[in-house]
Amino acid sequence: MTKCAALIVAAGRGTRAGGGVPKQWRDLAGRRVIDHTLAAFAASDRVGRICLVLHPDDMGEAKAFRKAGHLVATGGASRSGSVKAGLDALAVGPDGPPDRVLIHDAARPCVSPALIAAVAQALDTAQGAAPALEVTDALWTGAEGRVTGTRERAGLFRAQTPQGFHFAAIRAAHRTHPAEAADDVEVARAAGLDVRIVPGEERNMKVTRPEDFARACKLLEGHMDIRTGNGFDVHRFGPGDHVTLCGVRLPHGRGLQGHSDADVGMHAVTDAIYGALAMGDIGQHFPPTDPQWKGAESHIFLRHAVNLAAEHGFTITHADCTLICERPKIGPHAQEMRTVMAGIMGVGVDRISVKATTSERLGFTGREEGIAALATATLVRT
Ligand SMILES: Nc1ccn([C@@H]2O[C@H](COP(=O)(O)OP(=O)(O)OP(=O)(O)O)[C@@H](O)[C@H]2O)c(=O)n1
Ligand SMILES: C[C@](O)(CO)[C@H](O)COP(=O)(O)O
Repeated sequence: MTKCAALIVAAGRGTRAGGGVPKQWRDLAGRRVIDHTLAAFAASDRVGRICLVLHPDDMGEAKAFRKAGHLVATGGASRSGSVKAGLDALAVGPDGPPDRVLIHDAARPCVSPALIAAVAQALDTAQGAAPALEVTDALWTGAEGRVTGTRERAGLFRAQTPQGFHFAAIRAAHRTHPAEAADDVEVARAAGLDVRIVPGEERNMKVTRPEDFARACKLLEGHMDIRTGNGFDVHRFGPGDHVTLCGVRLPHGRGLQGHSDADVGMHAVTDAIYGALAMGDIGQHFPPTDPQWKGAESHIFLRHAVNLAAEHGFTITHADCTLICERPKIGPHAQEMRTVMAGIMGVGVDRISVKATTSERLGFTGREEGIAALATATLVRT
């Protein structure tokens, strides 16, 4: 099976969508528009290298995409200019020019794996392939709020992306195309390439106007795998001069005992993520019998759970941790704890909660024999 490179153009300004921020960076069902689009291509076994084309003002986002192994190019003033920049970047990428390329709008975040595969497969026997839907409504011309005529709709299609081509041919076509073009099919046809129509999908809409966000959100949520996991942990007090809770070291008259740094809060959050994935628990991944984890800092465990979630296509959208202890007082440190855990988890601080309660001096936490923590985590895969 020949793999295709994916070229995702995201350098537009989204003026029709409004909202203050270009649409590809706006939140849609718990993730940015561009992240939905990228995830769809990253999950396809027909796709190899991925190149994202960003606006010069958005290059601050490039680092994270490059870290994830993707190419990033700087876009042009028009969609065609951005496609050209992406094709040039792919041509000199670390693997050399790809055989085939699927060119897609970042603004089509609901693209399905089946459609990506259908376009890629069509390239086995076609010079170009792109999805489209037959026009089913009557077509009018109009001016000043009045209908001025009707048009024949037979043979008319609504074009979608991804538009797939053999790489060298579409790069040459874009290089020599004299003017702007609505899409890559127009450029390909002007160069004499034959383009096959693949049945498009209604769900593969382009987010263009403000009202499109609600529709795209519904479509994505219908396909969402939303998981909630819980975690619970206890560590007993022993000799020591500090405790580490949710990644923050707090001076204390006693320390928490454990094989690792005994960060009971971070352990509960880590277990909540494993729970949402239904992939065991911290003891299974980091056995206490293994000497290499003696005294280990708990961010190692949390990072492992976070990476496991990402490997399985999940985004962590929220975590909530409750620490149960009489002392130390958590309130003054909760913000720092949230910041530390959000940093490790790669999510906004507004998605991480840390709070505390006493047990009214009842039970082992009330007698200050130890600290307990419970946590929930919510994970989403679209
Ligand atoms: N100079 C440009 C213009 C558009 N695009 C990308 O082309 C796709 C389709 O374009 P469109 O929906 O028109 O996006 P915008 O140009 O951002 O929207 P608008 O025309 O409303 O400003 C989008 O993913 C957009 O980011 C691009 O990469 N570079
Ligand atoms: C390429 C495209 O998505 C095909 O429908 C579309 O032409 C790009 O969007 P625009 O609104 O025309 O810029």
